[in-house]
Amino acid sequence: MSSVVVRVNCDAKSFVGISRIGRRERSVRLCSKVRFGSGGAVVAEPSRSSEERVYEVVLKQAGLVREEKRGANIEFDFEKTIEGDFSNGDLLNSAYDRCGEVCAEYAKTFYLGTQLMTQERRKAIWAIYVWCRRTDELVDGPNSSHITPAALDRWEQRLTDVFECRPYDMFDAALSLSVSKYPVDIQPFKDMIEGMRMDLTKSRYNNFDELYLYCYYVAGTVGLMSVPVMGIAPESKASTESIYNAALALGIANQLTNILRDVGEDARRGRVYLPQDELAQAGISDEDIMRGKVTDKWRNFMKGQIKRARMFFDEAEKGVSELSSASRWPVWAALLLYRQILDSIEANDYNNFTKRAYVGKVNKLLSLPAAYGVALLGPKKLTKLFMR
Ligand SMILES: CC(C)=CCC/C(C)=C/CC/C(C)=C/CC/C(C)=C/COP(=O)(O)OP(=O)(O)O
Repeated sequence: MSSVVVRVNCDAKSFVGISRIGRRERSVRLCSKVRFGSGGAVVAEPSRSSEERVYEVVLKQAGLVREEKRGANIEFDFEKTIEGDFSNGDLLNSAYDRCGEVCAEYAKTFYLGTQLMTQERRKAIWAIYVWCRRTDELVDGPNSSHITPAALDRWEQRLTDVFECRPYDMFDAALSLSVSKYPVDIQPFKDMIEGMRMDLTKSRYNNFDELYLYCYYVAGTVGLMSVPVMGIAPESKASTESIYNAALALGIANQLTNILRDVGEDARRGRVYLPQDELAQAGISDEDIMRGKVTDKWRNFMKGQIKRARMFFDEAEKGVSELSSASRWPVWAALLLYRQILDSIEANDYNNFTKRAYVGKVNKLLSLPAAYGVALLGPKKLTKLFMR
């Protein structure tokens, strides 16, 4: 039986100098594996290289949070510098307001949830959201056909400038200020740009390992960027690494779900974000996907893929209750809503070629109080309450 590692339980200190220890030693330390149940056709294991690559970022980010080490710019009056550059502090406020508007437009539920956070956290989350959205738009937006690797290099240089307090525009300025206030590392941001580079050149994924790395780049990174801002509950006894692993898992789960929902749409753009080896094992060819016929082979294949995505959601759930209380609701809401897309694919009898899986208005509305309940009481207490 194969396995997917989505969680690692080990003491970060023992990982100081990860690059100096041997591969075998590392694989012993990367310990807790989530295994797939019997009969599952899917399964593959992210290779050590992908997993370690991601894990190093997790550790670094977790280490920053633990040490409460802040960004590079806190030694001087950053707010004044930015305001000085833009001559007027109101501009910065309107930049944050605009970030909020963009978030409200594209991620309504999440935006609603951010209203519970402190103002400073909320603003930082919006600024991060807008940067991710702009990054994504480079390869997915209206001008995407003109995007070259050189343009992505320039975007990365601009990111470095943001982290070094040389913002280019007001959205950048908002992000500059926010990343100076929270222990956010630049690496997940750089990795997201790397994901966009990958998307420019790659349209097939040989195995789950390659897909996992892609999902980390484009979505797992969001989890890592968010936790330092959302904050960990002071009463939490969980290790910082385990919380980061949960955040990473949520990003991966969301992206896998997104991929499964959009199979038809992506195929029409010539892309297949599914592990080629697993497709071959299931007897499904590229042409089958382009043709878009729902067969029993396809249904079985999809069952396995959905099962895998759900396991990442399960892994993510373990970490939500460890976040600071005001940050739990938006995360639960997003998690419950996104997870339902998988149910909807099932309800569509696995036709993700021509039918778009979505969560209906009623379910959306019901998810909000449900998320609030889980955030308040925790998943176990809430289940007990309803089971009585
Ligand atoms: C679980 C813990 C401890 C923390 C939470 C950490 C967070 C906030 C993780 C969330 C990660 C996240 C939101 C990743 C983005 C994933 C994704 C696939 C977004 C899709 O965005 P769009 O493309 O706008 O989606 P739609 O196509 O559905 O509109």
